[in-house]
Amino acid sequence: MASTKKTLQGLVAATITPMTEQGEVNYSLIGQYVDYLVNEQGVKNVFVNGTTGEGLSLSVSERRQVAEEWVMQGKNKLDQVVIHVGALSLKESLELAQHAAQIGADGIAVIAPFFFKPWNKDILIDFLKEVAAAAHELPFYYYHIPALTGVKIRAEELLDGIQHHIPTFRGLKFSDTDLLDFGQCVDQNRQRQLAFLYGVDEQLLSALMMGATGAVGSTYNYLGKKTNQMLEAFERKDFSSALNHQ
Ligand SMILES: CC(=O)N[C@@H]([C@@H](O)[C@H](O)[C@H](O)CO)[C@@H](O)CC(=O)C(=O)O
Repeated sequence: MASTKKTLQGLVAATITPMTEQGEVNYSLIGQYVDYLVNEQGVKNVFVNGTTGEGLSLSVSERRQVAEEWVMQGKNKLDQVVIHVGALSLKESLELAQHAAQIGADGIAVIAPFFFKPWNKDILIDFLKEVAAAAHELPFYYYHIPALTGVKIRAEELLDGIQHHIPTFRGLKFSDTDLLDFGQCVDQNRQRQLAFLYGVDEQLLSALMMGATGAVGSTYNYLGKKTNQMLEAFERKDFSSALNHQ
């Protein structure tokens, strides 16, 4: 059973992976990083080992250790730690998903495989559902980033009936400028209490208009406070002020 934890919403920082000058992961900075996000930026959710964190350029062992450090350092400080476990190898994805569950992460996310690409929705779902099942106690998010994966299957098409195949499906991280596709995803899944997390920070305000429930992005590492002001302005329908913050 996927955790009944509250829906992922608000700002989620797509974390960078701190490195030493010698090119090794600097795990020792992650504790300070957590405090900085919470205290200086007002951001209490993180998306680890994604694009910004260069997860796909790290070894599996580094990815595991980075994930462990975020979960451990974020305990009682962060609301949610979501680990990106996408990989070209299904086996690696399964390993990372199981590991995320073991260490007590709050969710996993997966991008489409991007070298041997799924050429239709069913093939993509077959990949995603195996990974989701490897961490069946965790909420599962699909990470849609077609400009980088080259997988152009529309998110709206993918979401149609997805919970039938992936009962732990809890939402979408949508890193694309196609707001028609995004809006259709929101519109067609209104009853399902899913998270619709937008990933093009520069046009978040437009995505909020289309029904985004939150955002995952790199800029929330340093513009979290400012973007939270935009979310607050949007919430109170002060669109002119929201636009100023965008
Ligand atoms: C292509 C890319 O890196 N997009 C970023 C955005 O936050 C992006 O950096 C921002 O909109 C600035 O261009 C995120 O969508 C990626 C992300 O959330 C991640 O690191 O997984």
